[in-house]
Amino acid sequence: MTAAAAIDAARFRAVLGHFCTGVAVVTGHDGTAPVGFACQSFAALSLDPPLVLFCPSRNSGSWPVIERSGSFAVNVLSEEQQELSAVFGARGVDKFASVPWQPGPSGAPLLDGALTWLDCSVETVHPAGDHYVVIGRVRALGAEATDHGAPLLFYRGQYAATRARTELDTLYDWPRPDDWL
Ligand SMILES: Cc1cc2nc3c(=O)[nH]c(=O)nc-3n(C[C@H](O)[C@H](O)[C@H](O)COP(=O)(O)OP(=O)(O)OC[C@H]3O[C@@H](n4cnc5c(N)ncnc54)[C@H](O)[C@@H]3O)c2cc1C
Ligand SMILES: NC(=O)c1ccc[n+]([C@@H]2O[C@H](COP(=O)([O-])OP(=O)(O)OC[C@H]3O[C@@H](n4cnc5c(N)ncnc54)[C@H](O)[C@@H]3O)[C@@H](O)[C@H]2O)c1
Repeated sequence: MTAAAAIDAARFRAVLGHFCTGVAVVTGHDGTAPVGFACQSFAALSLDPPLVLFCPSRNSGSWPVIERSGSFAVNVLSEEQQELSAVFGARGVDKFASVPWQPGPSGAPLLDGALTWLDCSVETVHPAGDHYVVIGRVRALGAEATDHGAPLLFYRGQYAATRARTELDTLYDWPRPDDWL
């Protein structure tokens, strides 16, 4: 038995589901049609230079379009956008029929109602198992402060915004300037 075979896929998902994250929609546009998919695997990577990462599946239909265009946007979803996340997390639907959007600086779609956004160029791409690790250089940033409310959260395969909201409220005043080490 290989090490990979020893890790049951359902258990992998059940265990990894405990790592609560926000939800982003990563979008792109190659001049033909907009593409995008719901994405948990987004993270800040480096401040100098400013880099972020996300991990698209090898089966992703959006990724080849984004790679070809050389740019992408990251739309950070609010708790009001749970249905939008489901649409962008599903295959075989016209995802952009359900949300107004405008092109960002690179042309990648910025979705109305998102908490904030980043516009990035594709810096490097690393194959990793059944996904790619895509590193992007941040070229432009959206709003620092938002009036679109609380973030959409994904926890154990479910959206967790409402339950987590009150717990998050206690953190809204953090960090204060002296909290950073
Ligand atoms: C909370 C959450 C987090 C996730 N995190 C990740 C993650 O980190 N990494 C990851 O790889 N996946 C993740 N997924 C899964 C991912 O969002 C879905 O698998 C998604 O459907 C992949 O979309 P795609 O655009 O890459 O491919 P596809 O859904 O195959 O779409 C291909 C393209 O065809 C277009 N298209 C298809 N049918 C039509 C139609 N009828 N009309 C018009 N256009 C059409 C689509 O808009 C898209 O542009 C996550 C899902 C959820 C819910
Ligand atoms: N990183 C990803 O590719 C990723 C992340 C979350 C959800 N999804 C996909 O979105 C759909 C809806 O998810 P769900 O509600 O059934 O949640 P789920 O119960 O499948 O997800 C629980 C956790 O497992 C991990 N996970 C799930 N699928 C993965 C994959 N293909 N590769 C790497 N990690 C994965 C993630 O950490 C996720 O939070 C499923 O098809 C799922 O595979 C993919």
